[in-house]
Amino acid sequence: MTKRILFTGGGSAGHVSVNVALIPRFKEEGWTISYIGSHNGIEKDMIKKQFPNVPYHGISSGKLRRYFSMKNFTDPLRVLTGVMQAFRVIKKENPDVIFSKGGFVSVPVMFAAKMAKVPVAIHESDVTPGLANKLAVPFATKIYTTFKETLQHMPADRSTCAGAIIRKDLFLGKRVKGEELTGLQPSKPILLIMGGSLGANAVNKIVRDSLDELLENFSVIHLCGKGNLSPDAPEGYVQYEFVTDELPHILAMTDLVVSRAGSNSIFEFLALKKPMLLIPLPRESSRGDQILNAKSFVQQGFALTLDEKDLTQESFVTTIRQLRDQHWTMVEKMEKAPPSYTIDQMVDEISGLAK
Ligand SMILES: CC(=O)N[C@H]1[C@@H](OP(=O)(O)OP(=O)(O)OC[C@H]2O[C@@H](n3ccc(=O)[nH]c3=O)[C@H](O)[C@@H]2O)O[C@H](CO)[C@@H](O)[C@@H]1O
Repeated sequence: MTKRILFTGGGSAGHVSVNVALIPRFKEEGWTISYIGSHNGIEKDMIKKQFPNVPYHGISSGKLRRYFSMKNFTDPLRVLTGVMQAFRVIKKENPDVIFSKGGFVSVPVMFAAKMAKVPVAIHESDVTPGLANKLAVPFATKIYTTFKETLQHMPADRSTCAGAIIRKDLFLGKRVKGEELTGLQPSKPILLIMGGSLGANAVNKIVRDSLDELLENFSVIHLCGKGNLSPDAPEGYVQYEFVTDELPHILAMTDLVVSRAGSNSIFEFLALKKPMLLIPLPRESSRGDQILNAKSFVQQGFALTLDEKDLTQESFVTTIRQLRDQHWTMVEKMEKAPPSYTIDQMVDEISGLAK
């Protein structure tokens, strides 16, 4: 009989990309795969586009808001509805194991998995666990982390540091294909700007304010997030809202990166040896996880960082110059970084948990 796995995770691409990395390998091994996500989150587009044959089940879910909203009162009801919907999906799909990448949509799935007695593996990408994964830990059979530091927040007997799980195609990019796609010539180094999967207004603004100076020394590729394209596009500046199949080729031609400090992104840059300037999401609009991610990378010599509150045109351009000067030292350090689990190792681990 074929084995069955159900994936969940969503809300932002960071809560989907590990699933996207693992699904093709489970497919090759002949597993039957299904996915639970939200009705309208980014996970729906990503999974339906990349895996049209994987059944996608949308459920209701809540959200943790750091601001007042009437929805804060109705969300518990939505989570309860989500638990019932997830339970029905689990009964129908009958998975031998569930893999959760976190995000709010995964919370009802965790409760339902416990009720249905299905083993669950979860993966936490950030130094400190997000609320969804904190709630999921008591229900998890096994917990995998990206950062070693995270293990101190997790139950020792069920947790392992697996590192970042990176999709294989990111290593298969071709510089010439990137040049074809972007129309940029190799005459200047390429600076890639990535404001996280949803874009980042503060990063977008400083890049556009500093564009004249940046373009003197670099060609700039800007992944700016949905709805954030600028009508001004001088020569040497190429913008995309969000890229999928193009990303490996864009990364292959990239010399330096400016990015938020989302865990998946920064580990992808590390794996591809791209020195990075990180501008973490500030504590006012997050739990501060990106600040810790960035700190860890700076300590290991893989990155420079700038706080959003210190972001001026001058500090931005000066730090990018420093990054360019430290390029080779950083690449050397990145070459000595401890390896993460391969996709095959991770698939073996999860398979071993199946009932
Ligand atoms: C605002 C927010 O809540 N951010 C969190 C979210 O970040 P976010 O969703 O931005 O996640 P990450 O930076 O971890 O990952 C983004 C993923 O999107 C991909 N990508 C990005 C741009 C693009 O055009 N195409 C594309 O494919 C990247 O290659 C990467 O795989 O999850 C991360 C992992 O839990 C956290 O560390 C972040 O704090």
